[in-house]
Amino acid sequence: MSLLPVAEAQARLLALASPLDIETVPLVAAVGRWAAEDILARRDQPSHDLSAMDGYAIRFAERPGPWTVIGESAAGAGLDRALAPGEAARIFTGAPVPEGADCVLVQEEAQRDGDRLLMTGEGPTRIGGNIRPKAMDFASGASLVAAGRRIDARHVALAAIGGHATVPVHKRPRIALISTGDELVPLGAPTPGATLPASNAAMLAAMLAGRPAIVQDRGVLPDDLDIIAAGFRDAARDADIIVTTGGVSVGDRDWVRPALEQAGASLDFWRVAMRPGKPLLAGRLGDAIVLGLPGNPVSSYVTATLFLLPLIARMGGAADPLPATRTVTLGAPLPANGPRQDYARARLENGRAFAPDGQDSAALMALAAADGLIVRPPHVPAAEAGDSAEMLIPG
Ligand SMILES: Nc1nc2c(c(=O)[nH]1)N[C@H]1C(S)=C(S)[C@@H](COP(=O)(O)OP(=O)(O)OC[C@H]3O[C@@H](n4cnc5c(N)ncnc54)[C@H](O)[C@@H]3O)O[C@H]1N2
Ligand code: MOO
Repeated sequence: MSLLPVAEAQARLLALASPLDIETVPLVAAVGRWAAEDILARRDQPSHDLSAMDGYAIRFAERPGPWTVIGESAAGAGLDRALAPGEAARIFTGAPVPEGADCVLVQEEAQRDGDRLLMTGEGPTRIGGNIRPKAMDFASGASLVAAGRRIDARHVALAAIGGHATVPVHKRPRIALISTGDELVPLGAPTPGATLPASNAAMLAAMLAGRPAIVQDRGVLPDDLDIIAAGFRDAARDADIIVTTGGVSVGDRDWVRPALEQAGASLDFWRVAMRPGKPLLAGRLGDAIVLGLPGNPVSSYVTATLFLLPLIARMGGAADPLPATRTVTLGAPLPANGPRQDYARARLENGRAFAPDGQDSAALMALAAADGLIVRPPHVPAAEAGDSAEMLIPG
């Protein structure tokens, strides 16, 4: 089987999935999820012409006064009648502008003596001055948050002021994490011989924290075909996505692919033209999508960034599930690239990107020090300092 280009592999994985069922949740619980439908305004904002300042509602043509102050308009209330010629109303920020007034005189530019009011400063410069007109922000029926948009605090504010307390979103996928490898021990346990802590599942759970996913860590399975196959069958009963790490390469003890076959899964692709992450595998077992990530910790991180997070976004109804890149300027030369798309761990210093030597897919120190990944397509020639490159900055 030849290596699949990254974009093709991503497209094939996303095509295996579709957005999950819709549920309605309180606005704040929707943060980090994607609107399942267009969220339409249920009211005009503002609902009336409102004062933008504390001062007096007046008629522009009557400047500089004098006016007779006949009452007060406070936020949420208003004045009980229209202003007649020569009349003004005390008004506060956010209060409805009374009928008959067409601008607001700020109180710093006014002199008040009992109910008599005079303009002393320059005053409003135009009709409508210091007034926020009705529906200035949006009118009832306007689309506040488009379906497929990721909801953040700004959208919560917008939907809330538009009259919503809840929002429709797609259900969160249930994700089963399975680590494979005889050499792995639980976090914090002694590491006799050449054993090591099973860090990948913790890293993946951390990547999913704060994202719309229900994560279940199913622990470490030994390098045993039957046990891994049984683990797959078991996980497929209640997971939307099964993520394995390790055992997906070509070694005699790499059982993930044969175990999937034994469990009755259909393999969609195996081996992608990327570095790190080449042995990535995707398939389907019953209703679950299976993603086999390579065991090398950096390979696991990069493939989770490029495949697992977009898959979650796709199931969550994201309009644009793939991670964005941005153009950066290289601070140092990079060698010509080979046949695999490269994701070089890189730091940003004074706006320039540096990818140090030592890009080993087991080197977590370099990953942890990086600001992002410089993406280099297959076969690009050597690059100089000052050249542009695309960089993926995980969010
Ligand atoms: N002859 C070939 N050998 C390898 C190839 C190849 O094409 N031909 N591909 C290499 C590439 S690229 C990668 S990436 C690795 C991935 O192999 P596996 O996915 O089978 O991973 P393992 O062999 O099980 O483990 C690799 C490495 O990572 C450590 N590991 C595994 N799981 C964890 C975990 N949960 N937490 C922390 N560390 C973990 C494991 O101990 C190994 O050191 O294959 C190359 N080989
Ligand atoms: O491609 Mo592997 O992912 O070298 O590390």
